[in-house]
Amino acid sequence: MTANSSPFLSASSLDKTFVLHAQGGQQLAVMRGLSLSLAPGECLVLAGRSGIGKSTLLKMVNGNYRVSGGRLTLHFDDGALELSDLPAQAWHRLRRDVIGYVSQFLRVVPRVSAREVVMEPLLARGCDTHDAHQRAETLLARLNLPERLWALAPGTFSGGEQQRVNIARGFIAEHPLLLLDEPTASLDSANRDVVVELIQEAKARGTAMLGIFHDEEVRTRVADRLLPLEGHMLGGTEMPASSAMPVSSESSSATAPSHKESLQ
Ligand SMILES: Nc1ncnc2c1ncn2[C@@H]1O[C@H](COP(=O)(O)OP(=O)(O)OP(=O)(O)O)[C@@H](O)[C@H]1O
Repeated sequence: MTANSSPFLSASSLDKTFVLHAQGGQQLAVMRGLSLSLAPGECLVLAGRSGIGKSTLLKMVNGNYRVSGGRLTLHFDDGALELSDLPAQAWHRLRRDVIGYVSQFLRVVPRVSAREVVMEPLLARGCDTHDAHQRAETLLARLNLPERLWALAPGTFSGGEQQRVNIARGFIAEHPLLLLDEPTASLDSANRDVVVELIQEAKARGTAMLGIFHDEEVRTRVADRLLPLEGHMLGGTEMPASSAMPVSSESSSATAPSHKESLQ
């Protein structure tokens, strides 16, 4: 962890309000005045009750949701990139080269094999096919996905098998920023250990990570700091992982909107 190094990602006074166009334009304010700073090689874990806005924050950083107010900035050696102003066409390159996202669920494409799903982020960057093939197989083997499944489309895989394909796909391209949305949710303890190792290796090569982990043991092993979203919305500050509040006892107060919108 590089607590004193300059941030790779920062947010200041971030707001998010959803406008539910299909429900008479009702507004749902989710986030107010959130600030954070994430350094290279650091894993910042989002904490807070269900529905507080953890996934929403990851989706704003990934460009799936628009920022309603405040600043969300990536810092490079040669300057800063303001994500809230980014034109749609810039996101494609950013996701290819800078931001990796490991969601809980795999988006399955019919007839595309598990191996190809994992290779795709490397091929999109123009990486040699043989090299991408080998790296995909190495990761799938590490994540204990049986070899007989590698050439099959993951649509029929179990939840844990699909999640491991998703994790391999998320880690293969070694993006400098990784967003992890409950990557261990459907895994057994042996595979959770592999994911913890992958996260620790990514940290060691300088990857900045923003994650959601409901599994307390995993969270303790990977988090450098916790960011409790409630505190931030009240103007609180980030906490070191050692003084973390457990979030496993979250109350479920989320009310899922009946019509979610694509780019909100
Ligand atoms: N596309 C959307 N349109 C409208 N409201 C949304 C949308 N996405 C999320 N929300 C709302 O924003 C709030 C925060 O949701 P989010 O999924 O970020 O919570 P969370 O903290 O990740 O919850 P959990 O721990 O249960 O996954 C919820 O009230 C949810 O209904």
